[in-house]
Amino acid sequence: MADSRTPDIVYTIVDEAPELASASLLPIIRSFASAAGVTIGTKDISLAGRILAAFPERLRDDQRVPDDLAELGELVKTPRANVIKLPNISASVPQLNAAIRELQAQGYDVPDYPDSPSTDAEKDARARYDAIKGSAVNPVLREGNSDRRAATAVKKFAQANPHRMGDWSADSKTRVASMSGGDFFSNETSVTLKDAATAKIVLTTADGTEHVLKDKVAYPAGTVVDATYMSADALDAFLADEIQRTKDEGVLFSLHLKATMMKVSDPILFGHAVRAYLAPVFEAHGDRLTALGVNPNSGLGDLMSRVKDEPEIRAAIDACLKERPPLYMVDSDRGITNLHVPSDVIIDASMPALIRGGGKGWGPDGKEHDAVCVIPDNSYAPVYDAAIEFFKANGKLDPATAGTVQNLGLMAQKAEEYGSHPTTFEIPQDGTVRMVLEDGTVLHSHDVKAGDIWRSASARKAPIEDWVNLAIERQKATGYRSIFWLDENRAHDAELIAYVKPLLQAAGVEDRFEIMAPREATIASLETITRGENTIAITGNVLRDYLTDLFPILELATSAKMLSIVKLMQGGGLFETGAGGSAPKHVQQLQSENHLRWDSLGEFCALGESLRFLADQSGNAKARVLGDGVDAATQGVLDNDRSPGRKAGEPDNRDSHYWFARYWAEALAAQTDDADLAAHFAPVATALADGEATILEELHAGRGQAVDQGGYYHPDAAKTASIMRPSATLNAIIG
Ligand SMILES: NC(=O)C1=CN([C@@H]2O[C@H](COP(=O)(O)OP(=O)(O)OC[C@H]3O[C@@H](n4cnc5c(N)ncnc54)[C@H](OP(=O)(O)O)[C@@H]3O)[C@@H](O)[C@H]2O)C=CC1
Ligand SMILES: O=C(O)CCC(=O)C(=O)O
Ligand SMILES: [Mg+2]
Repeated sequence: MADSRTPDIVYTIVDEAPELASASLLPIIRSFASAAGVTIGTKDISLAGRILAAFPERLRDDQRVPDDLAELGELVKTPRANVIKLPNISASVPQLNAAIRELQAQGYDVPDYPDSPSTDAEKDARARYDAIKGSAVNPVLREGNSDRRAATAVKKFAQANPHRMGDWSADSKTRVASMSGGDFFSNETSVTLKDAATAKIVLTTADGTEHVLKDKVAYPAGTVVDATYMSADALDAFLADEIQRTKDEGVLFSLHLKATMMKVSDPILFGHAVRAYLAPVFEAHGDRLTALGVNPNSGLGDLMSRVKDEPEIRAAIDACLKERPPLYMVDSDRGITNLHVPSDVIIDASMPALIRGGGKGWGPDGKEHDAVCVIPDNSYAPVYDAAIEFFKANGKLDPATAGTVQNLGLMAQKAEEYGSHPTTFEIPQDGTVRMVLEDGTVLHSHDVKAGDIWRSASARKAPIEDWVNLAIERQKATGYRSIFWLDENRAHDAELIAYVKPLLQAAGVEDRFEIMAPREATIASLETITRGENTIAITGNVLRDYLTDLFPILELATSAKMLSIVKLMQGGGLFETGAGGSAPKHVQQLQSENHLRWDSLGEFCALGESLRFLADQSGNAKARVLGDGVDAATQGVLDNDRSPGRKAGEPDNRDSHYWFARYWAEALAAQTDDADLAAHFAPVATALADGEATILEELHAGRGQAVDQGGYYHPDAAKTASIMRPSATLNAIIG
């Protein structure tokens, strides 16, 4: 439930592992903050919360919840915003269906997700669910550009305690496969609008009929507007070819997309791959599969559940899986393949995990193998291709000596591809798509065929300027090698370069920056950090996402430990907790063995920043003392190795929160800036130290056994609290 008055800091209620962690950590934060008069409110941006908020008229009064995401979306446009944002699920259709089923079983009368809506009621439900689907939270809250880097203490810890990296061998067969043409990259056109304008997107078919795909798309002056398309024929030919080549090379076949953030285009690309891999099955049984409601975009998992009573089709699938190259597995123990669920392989996390592992993926035999990594579009695939070739040539990175790659990402106001969903279309008939302004100017024109995916993306002037200024600021603060990852031969990037160069010149700093295409920038950055030096990658939105997993996973083993600051353009602050996601595998482990390996370091880093931001915002000096105490506690967790272990039997997330609370209390008791806070926390620190043995024993009771939260997407709060807060002694001290 949302708090009734505006709190100093808003902490988000989310899903999966981070929400489990919050059940333990948030009471500690609230208790400590209250000593400084700092209030912490919550807003529910979980998948289940967003579904319930979308259908108030179907729910009983006591079941209704406010639209917290909409409220937060307004808050971030104000200078008083101070939000700690944890990762939430960006749902694929199979996840959305599972969440809906769970809520229905709990007695909430939310409608089914209509696969093929025909009635008005179904079309309405579909429109509401489509707004919830995919990455529907982050774009709403990110009213600022992104500054992600490892805090100095975190980077130093990683260098002193290097994680294990898989070995790369020069003859590894692992490679990236991308299209040689016909993709978004090669078809892109881009213009910068001189004046504010409104556009419509029209498909003209062979008989001259005009179909308006979208009307009244408004842009302010200075917006960079791109358009491009992916040819379905070229994609299918490429996939068929790569499946055969992978088979010949004797390695795993894997597909890496971002079906969550690219929620319109990438599920379609995923569906093409499912269809291509199972081509013999679709050829022989296509009509029956259609009759069973199979949609390849939902993946092999959904398909298998629909053909469970069709032995002939199941046999054809088994034969196909034997005949085709072995699939890269998400979970080989449970038979979950790369093509099962579109949200199971998310490129930003999946490619770095494979690269960190020496180019290996898990096969159906439960063993590691080299893999072909299919990334159809060429816009950003060269980053992974270059990284893989770099490690084949030079061997793995050494985290003990490697420098760091920080990131400044153009993200505000739905910048670039991640904001392109309302203007992305699967083309229904052959024809020409034109983007036309009100005065008749044709901005873009592409000849397309049925099945092609056409999209327009845009980036506004104010966010672009803010991003360049942030880059100038960070370069000045660090002196690091600073590279704009922009390709002068790519249409969109050329328009951005036309912004960047004059801004750098006007500031007299053009000699401090380089501009390089993604492939060259990857190589230059890897060379730089291999020498132990640091660099700032100044990138667009997609590379922001990709690089803030890639480099942290290589340097720190995880992107969860990143500092992730969004300086909101209206003056507020959004503090994201790391750069990683909601770690579904961690929930499975908690449920089966009551061990939560989630590391809350990202929450700790965000909390420290948020408290200091509050001090600047409100003049509450105690908030700064609290924030500095958080940093000392974070340092304590690192220095004393109090982060969670991976395996049941080792200390977990709950243990790490006990230590965090203790180090925080000790730091507050020891500081001399605020005597009241020191006096308040001295007995808390003593009680936490005296209670150590009892608290740890209570925290460990029941570890190793299965636990039930009473739900996955909409768990029971009391059950979750009893699992995550099992120490009566700790709870009493926290109060
Ligand atoms: N900001 C946001 O809101 C984001 C949301 N997401 C969402 O998260 C979900 C999962 O995405 P996925 O691509 O699997 O990526 P995740 O980052 O959630 O998971 C990949 C792996 O990273 C490791 N990891 C991530 N966070 C932590 C942590 N705090 N402590 C320890 N290890 C961690 C885990 O490795 P191991 O299993 O080896 O322990 C995990 O399995 C999706 O629904 C996605 O949409 C994804 C990214 C950002
Ligand atoms: O919004 C999402 O789905 C994921 C966001 C993400 O991966 C990121 O910002 O790093
Ligand atoms: Mg990401």
